[in-house]
Order: sequence, then structure tokens, then C-alpha cells
Amino acid sequence: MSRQDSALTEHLRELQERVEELVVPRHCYGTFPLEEGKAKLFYENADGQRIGRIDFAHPNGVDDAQLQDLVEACEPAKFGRGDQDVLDETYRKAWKLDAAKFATQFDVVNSGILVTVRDALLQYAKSADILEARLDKMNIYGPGSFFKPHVDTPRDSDMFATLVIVFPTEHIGGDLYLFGKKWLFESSKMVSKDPTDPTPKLAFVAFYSDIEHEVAVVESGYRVTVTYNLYCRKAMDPVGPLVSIKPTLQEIQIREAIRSIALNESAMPHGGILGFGLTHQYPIDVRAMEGLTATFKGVLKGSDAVIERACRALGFKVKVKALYCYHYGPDQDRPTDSASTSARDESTGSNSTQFIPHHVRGSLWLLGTTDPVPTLDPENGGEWTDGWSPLELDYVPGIRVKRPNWEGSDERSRIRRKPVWWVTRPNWLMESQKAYLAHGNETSVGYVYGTLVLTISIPEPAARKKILDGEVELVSDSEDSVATDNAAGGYADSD
Ligand SMILES: O=C(O)CCC(=O)C(=O)O
Ligand SMILES: [Fe+2]
Repeated sequence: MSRQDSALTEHLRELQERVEELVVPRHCYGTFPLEEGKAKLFYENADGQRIGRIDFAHPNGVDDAQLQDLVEACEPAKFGRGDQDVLDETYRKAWKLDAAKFATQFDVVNSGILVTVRDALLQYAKSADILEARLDKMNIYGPGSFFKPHVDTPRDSDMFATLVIVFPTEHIGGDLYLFGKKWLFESSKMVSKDPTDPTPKLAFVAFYSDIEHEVAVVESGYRVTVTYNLYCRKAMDPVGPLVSIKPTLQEIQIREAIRSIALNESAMPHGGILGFGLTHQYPIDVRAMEGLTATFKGVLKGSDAVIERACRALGFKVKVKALYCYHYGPDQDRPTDSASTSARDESTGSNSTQFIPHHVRGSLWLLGTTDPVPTLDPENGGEWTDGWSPLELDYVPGIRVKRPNWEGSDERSRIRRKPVWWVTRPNWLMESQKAYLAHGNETSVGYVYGTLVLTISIPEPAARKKILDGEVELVSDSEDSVATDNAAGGYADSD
């Protein structure tokens, strides 16, 4: 390992540690006791002629005949696959009632549940930001019901989480797994009768909607839920743009760790890019014509926002890019036309790029493999792990496609290579592929999740010193700006 590499590696390790400290919970859960008279559910029956009623706070509990009546008022629950709502009982077996057809006495705002959720999931949001819960639907899961692994469909760019309320009914199974099978929300036990405390309790769980989750099979009884979509709404900006918000300690530490890298002339002597895999996934508006950097400026969530602010504060060019995977192997032809191109996805037989619009695709990073993302390997002098070198392969992170269009013969000439030092790994791409292909809940046209990365361009030492000393105006970070960090000799920016 050269002396330069080891200096950089040491700095990067410190920066990595600072960033890892930022991680906040991505879910929270609990129970809430129900008072008599405050927990009835009213619903319209299937032909709209009769109103049914279930009292979840009734001292005798709820019997199966009542729940069967509720099932009869419902329709089978669909889910979104690509841009269509499909009914597929091998994937989701449950019933649902749209929000227009029922009303619940339970008041999610006054219960205090939303405050708990805000404290847990929006730790880094501005204090004026508002957490808004919108009732989405009611579901009922009977014996044999389940919902296979999925992520929830983003309804707009502010939607960040899902809140599920499980009402007290006796049932076995139907528990919710998050993060693959890594965490279990045992709602069936949480709502079941407690011999030491007769008060019926509901159970709630809130989680970032991009987290993969699944509902296990209900073995017996019925599980009744209502689901809310949670939005983080920006308050009307009460402070003028000149008033700065006091940075948190973590933000300062990250900023200073990046500054130390930049001040060290032997680290990245020709300049380079620092990359951060963002923790959250984001709904990308497929109709928006803005580049991703502009779209996500100021709207990143939680710890991602802290990293973004720390990077911007130094004056270097900050960008948001999406990662996704083109599934074509070495033997397959490369795509020739972006609009019609895409490799078949083996698991679903569908098109892995069909929902990525042309103009957004121009700012995506392309990967040509499903191997793990190469990353900085300190043991190996900053080489890429997995035997990859960023300069040897055409389609690895750190390479950006110059134009969104693949047409024409000399595609190589459109690709510039620039090494990216990943401070934190990009979230692995299978996630975004899954998100593109199978939004688990019913679709809403226009939004897909993208696994995003944030990059910060560090010019060569003399140029970056000027930026840090404030001698150069803040560089533009528009998606189309080209020139500014071409100063990084030989490492032309790929825009
Ligand atoms: O009922 C649950 O616990 C989760 C339901 C769910 O994932 C959904 O409706 O999208
Ligand atoms: Fe879901």
C-alpha cells in the first residue's frame, strides 16, 4: 500500500465511523389500550345497503361471526406489480376495504402514537416538519391469509413510512416480518387477551416503506388491520433563506472528517469522488423532468440529510444519483436503444428497466453484474474488493453514462472513468430491482423507488484548498454542470 493510499484510507475510516454513528431506527412499535366507546369500526356492506359494526373494546371480545361479516363486506386485496394492480393469491391472500367504505373511532392522532413514531423515525427532520398520517385501507387476514415479501408503494415524494394498526382479535400467526426475516412484530401475541389485564390493546408498528416486509400465514382466527401512509410535510418556511439552521454535532464531525481528507494533499492527489450509499430508498417521480440532484436537494431523509448538509457546507459539488442494475451478462449484446432496451428479469420475466424513464436514466449509474458492489478495501490499499478495479471494467460504480441514449456506435467514448471511494456501501441493487418490479401494495402511477447514492467531488489539492478557503464561489451542483471539477487532472467529471 502506498503512503498516499494509507493516508486516505485512515481518513476514510474515520469518516466511515462518523457516518455509521448516525444510524437511527427505521421502525418502531408498541401497544395502546382501548377504551370502551372509542374503538368501534363501522363499515359499509358489499352492496352499500347496510352498515356493520365491530367494537374492538368490547369486554367480551369480538367473535368470528362478526369478523366473517366484515370479510363479506370486503374485496380481495390486490397488490402492485410494476405499474399494474394484480390479484394473485399466491402472493397476497387477504381482504381489503378502501378508506371510503369504513370509519374507525380510534383516533391515531390523539392517541399519541404519531408522536412516538415521529420521535423514532424522524430524529433528524427539522422540528417544524409535520408528520401526517393518511388512512389508506383496512385489511382482514383470515385462516390461510398472508402477504409475501414486498415494499410499499410510494404515493408521493413526501411519503416515507407505513403505520399498521392491528386491532385486538384472537388469532394465531399473521405476524409481520421486517428486513427479510430479521425482525418479527408479533402482533398476534401483543393483541391477545392478557389474563392479568383485561383491557383490550391494539398493537402498532411503523416502518420506512422501503423496508422489505411480509405477513406470515394466519393459522387460525382473523387479524384486522388499518394502514396509514405517513408523510413528512415541510412546514411553510418560517425562516428566511439567510437564517441558517444550527448543525448538529454529528453533522460537524462528518464535515470535519471530510475537510481533513481534503486538506491532506497526499490523499486523492488527482482529486476523486467520495460516495455514500444512502440509507433510505426514495420515491422517484418518473414524470419529473429535473435531474435527481435537484429533485432531492433538501428532501433527503434522516441520516442521509445530515450527510448531505455536511458535504454541501464545505462547498464541494454534491450530487444524488440512482443505482440500478442492467442485467446483461458478458455474452449478451449490450443494449442499443434506451427506450426499448432492457434485459429480461429471470424471476419475474419482466423488464428490468421499463419503469425508468429516459431522462432519469441519464443520471443513473450502470452496473453490469450482480456481484457485490466493489468497495474500498483498506487491507488492500484502497483497491476495489472482489478483484475489481474501477479502471478495468466498463460498468462499475464510478462510471457514469454520459448520455441517456445508447444509440450510435462508439459507446465507449461516452463513458468517462472516475474512481469512487465508497465511504458507505450503496444499498445493494437487488433492492432497487425489486422495488421497480414489484411494489407490494397497490400501485400509484408515477413513482418508483431508487437506491440512491450521494457523491461529493473532491478536486485536486490546489483547487480544493481554494474552495475550502472560500476563494471560489460554491460550485454549482446542477445535474448538467460539467466544467467545475475538471481541474482534477485526468479525472474528468463524467457529466
Ligand atoms: O398487516 C401488516 O402487518 C402489513 C401489511 C402490509 O404490508 C401492507 O398492507 O402493505
Ligand atoms: Fe406492505
